[in-house]
Amino acid sequence: MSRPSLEQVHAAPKALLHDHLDGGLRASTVAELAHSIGHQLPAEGTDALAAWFRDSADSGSLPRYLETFDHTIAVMQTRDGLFRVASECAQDLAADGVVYAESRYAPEQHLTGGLALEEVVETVNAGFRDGEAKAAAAGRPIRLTALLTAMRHAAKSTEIAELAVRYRDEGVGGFDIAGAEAGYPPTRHLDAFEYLRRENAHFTIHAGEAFGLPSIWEAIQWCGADRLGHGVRIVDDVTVDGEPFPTWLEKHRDDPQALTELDLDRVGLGRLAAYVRDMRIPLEMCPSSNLQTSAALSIALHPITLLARLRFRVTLNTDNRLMSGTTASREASLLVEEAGWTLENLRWVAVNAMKSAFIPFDERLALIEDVIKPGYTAFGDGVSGISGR
Ligand SMILES: O=c1[nH]cnc2c1ncn2[C@H]1C[C@H](O)[C@@H](CO)O1
Ligand SMILES: [Zn+2]
Repeated sequence: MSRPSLEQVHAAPKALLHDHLDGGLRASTVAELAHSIGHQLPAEGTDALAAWFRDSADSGSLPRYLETFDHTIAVMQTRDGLFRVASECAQDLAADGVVYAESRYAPEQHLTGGLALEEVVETVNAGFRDGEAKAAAAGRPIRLTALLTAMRHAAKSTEIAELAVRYRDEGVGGFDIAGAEAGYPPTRHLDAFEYLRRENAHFTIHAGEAFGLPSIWEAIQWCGADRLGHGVRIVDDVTVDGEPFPTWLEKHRDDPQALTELDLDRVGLGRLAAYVRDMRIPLEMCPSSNLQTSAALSIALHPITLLARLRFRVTLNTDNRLMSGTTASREASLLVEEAGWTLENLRWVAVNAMKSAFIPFDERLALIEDVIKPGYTAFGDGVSGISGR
């Protein structure tokens, strides 16, 4: 099968599990909202502002990448700001061919304008419903689910977990922790995770992005995470001919075909990597974001291609569309152009995402059978691609 065109990638139904609401604003909206509240921005004009977010996030370190959020969070402190950002998020994703998305944000970061946590959640939900209605009217239906994040350096995780449970029948699918990873292990928030498990609630944990295997191990074996945010450093527990994968990759950093051509019989999995694959723990992978924080070398050599070939439960996500200057279609196109991905691979990650989503099983199945599969069938059969085992 020939390489899918940009138009096909754009038209193909896509599903996102990892997209930050406060990392996906339109630059023009940041500028307008900042002007209306008198917030000083680091750049003037929409293009310059978009470039500032991208360049500043290109820092090579997660903590510095996260500093850029000060300016998006600043304009999301009022009902008007939150509603507009949430509505536009739904509309922008839908226009890009996303049919299902879980959008996350940290309610505790939106209180400086005097809103209560509940008001933040209800306003964002109202914005999502407005955006969904507008997208449907425009002929691009989408379903949005909110995930409530607690910041890992702060001490509000149990309160936010309770909030997620309180709103679980009103548009909130689950819980997450985010923020700087090194120095803030997930077990710091064990109380919140134990509470969520007792409540039969869902949660994901940012782990294995800026810190390696101990973070992933704690997230899964101590905290009981349903999914891993990024999880890219699970490859630290993978070997090639007995050599650690990162060392092997470093030696092949000038060979863009290294991952697509690697003979899988040479690859070994350690206990943790085998557990993640065997238990079908979903990996919410975000290639462009990982390049900006130095969690990966390049798109061609991003571990997502090896993990997909090994049939881990891989999903493809955007993380922060504004900071990475990206979209779901762009992430997919990059893998098509630079790592040999095909429509078959894109269908597979979309189905994986729906299998792993935090909405009820019957609703996930309906989206797979009624929306995603027919959307790819329209392109014809015989799709092949990076091959697995
Ligand atoms: O990739 C990320 N890793 C850790 N934290 C992140 C990442 N992207 C965004 N965040 C943080 C910054 C946001 O303010 C917060 C809630 O969306 O989550
Ligand atoms: Zn993230």
